Amino acid sequence: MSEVNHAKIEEAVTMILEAIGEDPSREGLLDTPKRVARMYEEVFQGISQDPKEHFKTVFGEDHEELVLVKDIPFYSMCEHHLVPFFGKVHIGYIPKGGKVTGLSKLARAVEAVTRRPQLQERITSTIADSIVDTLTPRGVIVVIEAEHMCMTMRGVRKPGSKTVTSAVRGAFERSDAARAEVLSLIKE
Ligand SMILES: Nc1nc2c(ncn2[C@@H]2O[C@H](COP(=O)(O)OP(=O)(O)OP(=O)(O)O)[C@@H](O)[C@H]2O)c(=O)[nH]1
Ligand SMILES: [Zn+2]
Repeated sequence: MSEVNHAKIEEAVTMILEAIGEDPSREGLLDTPKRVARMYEEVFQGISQDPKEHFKTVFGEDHEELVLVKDIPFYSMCEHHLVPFFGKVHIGYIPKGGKVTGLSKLARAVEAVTRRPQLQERITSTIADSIVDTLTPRGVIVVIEAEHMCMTMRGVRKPGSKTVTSAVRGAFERSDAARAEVLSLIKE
């Protein structure tokens, strides 16, 4: 279950509030350290999870054509600033040897990989590699579109800018047509 040390987070949040010149004992902030600890437990629950676990659910279905689950929403925390980045994940794969996983398992793997301090590139490649390792499909393509709050509310301050990353494995590496099919389906 939870590996999160609530007492330590509460102590740290109290110290941060003091350090920014706030008064942690004023009414509105009294329960804030506890709330932040509960929030971190929730948003970082992926740290203790292995995305591959979800792909153990396999149906012996003889479908060797594209399966695409698009627009899976995600929220993660950038590991440089610990502020959110969020957007959509699109996952396509071409099964081989009857190894088809449950559609919801793709979204569960997204949760496991995003609910931790992360980089968008690492989320993209970890999802692709987890599918390759467990389902050994003909090909996998993962595309992520995200907005990074460390680029919008602070720093360079470029609201509306989007970062798009992709990871392609197997058939999608070799075939322009296979990639183009997925990219056009994502845009629809
Ligand atoms: N490649 C990559 N970079 C990211 C991601 N999330 C945040 N970053 C970047 O991480 C970089 C950290 O840069 P630093 O120069 O160490 O930190 P900083 O001084 O706060 O940088 P600025 O954001 O430019 O103010 C920034 O350019 C962020 O935009 C991500 O998912 N992938
Ligand atoms: Zn950042």
